[in-house]
Amino acid sequence: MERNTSQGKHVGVQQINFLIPVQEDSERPCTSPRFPRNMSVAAHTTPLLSRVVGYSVAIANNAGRIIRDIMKRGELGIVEKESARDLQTEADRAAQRSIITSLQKCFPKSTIIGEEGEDEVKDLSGQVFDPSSDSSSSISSIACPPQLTTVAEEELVIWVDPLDGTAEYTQAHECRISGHLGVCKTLGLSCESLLDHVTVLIGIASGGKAVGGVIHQPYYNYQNPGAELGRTIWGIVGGSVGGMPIVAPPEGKVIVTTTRSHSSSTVNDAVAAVSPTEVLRVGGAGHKVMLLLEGKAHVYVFASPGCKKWDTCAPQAILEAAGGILTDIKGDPIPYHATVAHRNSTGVLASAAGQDHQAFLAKIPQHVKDNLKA
Ligand SMILES: Nc1ncnc2c1ncn2[C@@H]1O[C@H](COP(=O)(O)O)[C@@H](OP(=O)(O)O)[C@H]1O
Ligand SMILES: [Mg+2]
Ligand SMILES: [Mg+2]
Ligand SMILES: [Mg+2]
Repeated sequence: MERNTSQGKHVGVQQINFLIPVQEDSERPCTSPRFPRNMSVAAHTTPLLSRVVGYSVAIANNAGRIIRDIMKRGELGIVEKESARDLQTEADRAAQRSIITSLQKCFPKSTIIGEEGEDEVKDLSGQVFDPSSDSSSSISSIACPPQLTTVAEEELVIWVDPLDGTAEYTQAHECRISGHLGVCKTLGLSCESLLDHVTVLIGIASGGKAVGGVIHQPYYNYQNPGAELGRTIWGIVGGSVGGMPIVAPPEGKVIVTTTRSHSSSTVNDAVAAVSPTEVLRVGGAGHKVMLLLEGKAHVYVFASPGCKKWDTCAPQAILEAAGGILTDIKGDPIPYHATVAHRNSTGVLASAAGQDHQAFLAKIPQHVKDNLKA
């Protein structure tokens, strides 16, 4: 379950020991003398958390390229994990390899926990991505509040979901290989609109709290042929948010977003209880929180033990940085310590900035809350 390097450690979901040699500082791409080349000359004077978020932007962008390349090649290498509703593809594996090895080189004293199994991360040759080669972020613009400026590298727990929305990723692929052009006959959607549900999530926790995060959406802009694909949203709680405009959802409506591929009667009871005017059933925890950020939904309701810490850490940090709230379905905070259970067994409830989170919580039926045990 747990892999220790000489300083940091990486925890995965499978119990396989494996070691990555920790490189000397001079060999680490993010601390080499030429770094930061494009990001910001202020990197070494800016707070560690801003640097972790900034490098995570570049590392997530690179993971997005890996995800698109694998879909383009068309060999998804799908395996079932705990059930037929819990899949892993070569894109999940390759993106995780790249993200974890790159983060580990930059921040070897932090704990890094990835969704996918460590046996899939054995071959590390050529996996390290140098974040200084990505000129899209400026670390100096990532504001960190005073209380987080002294956080040390060894205190950080980094939760990595290399591909959130795997169900939608695999369904989009099936739709493509069945030769459905435009709207897929089986799904009633275009393959590309399903790929829009896919995100890469890198969440940073300190003291058991989600404090920073990055959500990269690799297929954003798919409607505009020729335009550059992808966008990356980042945030630090109490600091700043960037990568997309934050928009308030419309007044006089209650637009609820929830799962499209992991429903249950409890999930549906909770959605109905908040009296939605509209329900958006979409894939991915990252994508659903983006709907809250861009004013397309008021609340994300998921009364199920299906989500894990890597699904919620990054979205929670960005949402809270933007003024929203994410808790479990009972209103309790979700803890993100290195030793915490990975499963969010008491569900997820997230509301956009300016919404009455307590009022939504009060509407969740008691039998739904009782069904979800810690
Ligand atoms: N019943 C379940 N079993 C397994 N994973 C679940 C699940 N319910 C939710 N999840 C996970 O939670 C994330 C969001 O789910 P959803 O899209 O249904 O809202 C997905 O992450 P991954 O795609 O990274 O695995 C999904 O796998
Ligand atoms: Mg998964
Ligand atoms: Mg996920
Ligand atoms: Mg995933």
